[in-house]
Amino acid sequence: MMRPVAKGLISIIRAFSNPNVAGILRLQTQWNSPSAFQNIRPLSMSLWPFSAQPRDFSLPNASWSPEMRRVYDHYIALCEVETIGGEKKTGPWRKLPSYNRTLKYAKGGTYLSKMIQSKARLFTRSIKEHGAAFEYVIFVNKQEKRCVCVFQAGRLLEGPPGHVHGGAIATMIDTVMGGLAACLSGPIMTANLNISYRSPITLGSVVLIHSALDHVEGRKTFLTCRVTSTDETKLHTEATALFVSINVGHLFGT
Ligand SMILES: CCCCCCCC(=O)SCCNC(=O)CCNC(=O)[C@H](O)C(C)(C)COP(=O)(O)OP(=O)(O)OC[C@H]1O[C@@H](n2cnc3c(N)ncnc32)[C@H](O)[C@@H]1OP(=O)(O)O
Repeated sequence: MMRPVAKGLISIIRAFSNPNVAGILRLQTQWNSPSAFQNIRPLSMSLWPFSAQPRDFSLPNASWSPEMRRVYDHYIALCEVETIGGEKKTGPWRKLPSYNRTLKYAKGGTYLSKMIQSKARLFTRSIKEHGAAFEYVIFVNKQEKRCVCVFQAGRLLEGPPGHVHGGAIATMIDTVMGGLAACLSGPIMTANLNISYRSPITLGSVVLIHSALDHVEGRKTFLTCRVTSTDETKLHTEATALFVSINVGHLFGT
């Protein structure tokens, strides 16, 4: 008889592999469809095998500075455009939801939690105190194959006195570029990440992390990234990365 853990594992691999199941790692098909990003917001409810509605951690909270909120409002406004007749319709930008875990909400999660720590959390969403670490929200532009992340670095991310740790910056760059690569190419993993730190980022400040598709070569998706001040006059960091498309079984050693 098959053990429950094995059953759970098989069910989640099937869910990930099922072409009818569009998840956060399977946004490629949505990207190509006319209603492409309309599906992103409700994917947890209809297409992704979540059993409960997960909390979106990228919504405004009291720790957000006025600048963070201003830039957020700017991009939210770009998510909807008004037609000549005054009607509201979907704009070129979409806000990506951000959860602290995916497996917790997936079918088979109960069994899988015996294999994969049930208390595991997405690194960038693992600190509960609002504003203490990574406060961020990602907006994707489907037409231009690029995204912008609004990032406010909290006090627990200190590296040099009063400034953000290089590893925390790398984490955000990987998260943003990985998110865009997944949108474009489906399930991927970071194979290579090159970072040039050009100027330090003040702790507590808000920066923009811009990422764009460079090119795709078979299983390889190449992206570029720039971290700038919110007025885009100051360059903080530059990066290039290679993401390799994977079969999700790769994550489970099958
Ligand atoms: C919501 C939050 C999103 C966060 C996103 C964050 C994403 C992550 O951080 S992932 C975690 C960090 N990454 C990892 O742990 C990955 C570890 N590495 C691996 O698992 C594997 O090496 C993996 C999947 C990258 C590639 O392995 P595999 O599928 O066997 O591919 P492989 O055949 O070796 O390589 C495929 C192609 O990529 C190239 N390639 C692979 N690795 C590299 C590399 N480091 N540099 C350059 N090229 C590479 C190969 O040369 C090959 O090219 P070609 O097809 O032209 O010959």
